[in-house]
Amino acid sequence: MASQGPQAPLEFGGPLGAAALMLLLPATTIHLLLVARSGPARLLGPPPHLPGLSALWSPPALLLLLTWLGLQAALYLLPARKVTEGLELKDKSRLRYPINGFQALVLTALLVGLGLSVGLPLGMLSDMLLPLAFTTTLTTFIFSFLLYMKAQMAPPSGLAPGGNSGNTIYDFFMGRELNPRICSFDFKYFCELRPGLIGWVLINLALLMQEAELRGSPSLAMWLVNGFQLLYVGDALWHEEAVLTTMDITHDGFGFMLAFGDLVWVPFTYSLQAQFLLHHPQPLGPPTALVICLINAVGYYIFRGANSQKNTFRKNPSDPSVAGLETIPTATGKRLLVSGWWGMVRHPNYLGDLVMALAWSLPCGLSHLLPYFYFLYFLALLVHREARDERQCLQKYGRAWQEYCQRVPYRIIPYIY
Ligand SMILES: NC(=O)C1=CN([C@@H]2O[C@H](COP(=O)(O)OP(=O)(O)OC[C@H]3O[C@@H](n4cnc5c(N)ncnc54)[C@H](OP(=O)(O)O)[C@@H]3O)[C@@H](O)[C@H]2O)C=CC1
Ligand SMILES: CC(C)CCC[C@@H](C)[C@H]1CC=C2C3=C(CC[C@@]21C)[C@@]1(C)CC[C@H](O)C(C)(C)[C@@H]1CC3
Repeated sequence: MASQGPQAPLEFGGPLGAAALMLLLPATTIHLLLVARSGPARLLGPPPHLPGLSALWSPPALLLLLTWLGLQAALYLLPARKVTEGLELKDKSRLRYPINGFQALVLTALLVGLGLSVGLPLGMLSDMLLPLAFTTTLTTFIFSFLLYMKAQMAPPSGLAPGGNSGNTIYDFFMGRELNPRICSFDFKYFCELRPGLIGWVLINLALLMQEAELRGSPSLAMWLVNGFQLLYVGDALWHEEAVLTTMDITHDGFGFMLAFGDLVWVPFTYSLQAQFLLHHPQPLGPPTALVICLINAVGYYIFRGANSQKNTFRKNPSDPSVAGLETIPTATGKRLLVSGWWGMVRHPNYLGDLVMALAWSLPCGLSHLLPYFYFLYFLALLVHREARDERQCLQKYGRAWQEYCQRVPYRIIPYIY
């Protein structure tokens, strides 16, 4: 039996907050899917109708979901161009991870292309989003329960610091085990980057094809949203190794929050702009499109520059591209960057990500708030995430972190926040 981990402060309002989120997040997903296809598309208004069970539950949706998860799991198990080690764990060991996410994306694209050439009706996927999201949510509850049970057998060193409070609801939500695995199959790493992220671009593509079927050709706005988000997903899979140093992999347990986030929230709500555009076509001229492309390019430049600079520095501080940067030594032996991107604000990568989020919504025009949902949610997520990270860094680096905060006073947006 696993023993309780060290007591960490409860997040998200403790058990009550966790219980509320487990109801609220699935309800919000269904609400967004319903509202996006409704005429008024009002983010804050009531949904046009409440769907009955027959609209939510469909065996073909379950079959499609299981086929998709099976395909992505098979692609994960294919030989990888590289196998890399994660950060050192509490018991001083390191786990090994296959780096073949981009390969999975390309192979999925080839399979979908092959399917389309023999008449696969991909556009029909856009009509199945509601039952698919509902089925995936139910599957996620079952999956999280199995993860919770599996954690009972994990050694204490395999437990996450935050998900072992002793309260069942809270721990189910946060996730007890840090890296649940069966043999070499790592469930958290798999879910973080494969079925949800690749599923997101596939849903976008289905919406684009459905728009082409309805209106003769996809709109410029739909092309932009598809292009920007494909770039984001392609980038994440190309730099797959970098995910191993994110808070989700190194700190958070794998429970309902991440499982739902990865498998339901990402594909079904991150594709909201494309869903909105299918039902509410927006005129977009080439000059405006060009400005929006520039905004996305600036956001991507900051996001990629900041993430790559930190990853290179953490992997090899004497790499010529980062060796000249100013740093602060810490008691742990690690150093903190105080010049370059990380001297501008304390989370330059969040800033770039937010600028991109804005560029993804702008093709949908300014008439509705709904397509800006991602930007608003993401702003809240990153402000909360930034506060969590600051707490952890203060604990890790103490005075060195305080000095960093003095020298780089702004968190995400220069001179504002
Ligand atoms: N699209 C989406 O839904 C989401 C996207 N993201 C994106 O994921 C990416 C990763 O984000 P996230 O995992 O939150 O955190 P970060 O990549 O920002 O990593 C934070 C860690 O970086 C290290 N660090 C902080 N400051 C410095 C410094 N000055 N010098 C060197 N190292 C430093 C610290 O770890 P240590 O010192 O231990 O290395 C800190 O814990 C971001 O680009 C974010 O925008 C995140 C969440 C959701
Ligand atoms: C459901 C809740 C409201 C919150 C769930 C949060 C999750 C959706 C996000 C937590 C961290 C994420 C990351 C990415 C996707 C969203 C989640 C899972 C990420 C894979 C997106 C692509 C980026 O390039 C990245 C840096 C690899 C991201 C890592 C964090």
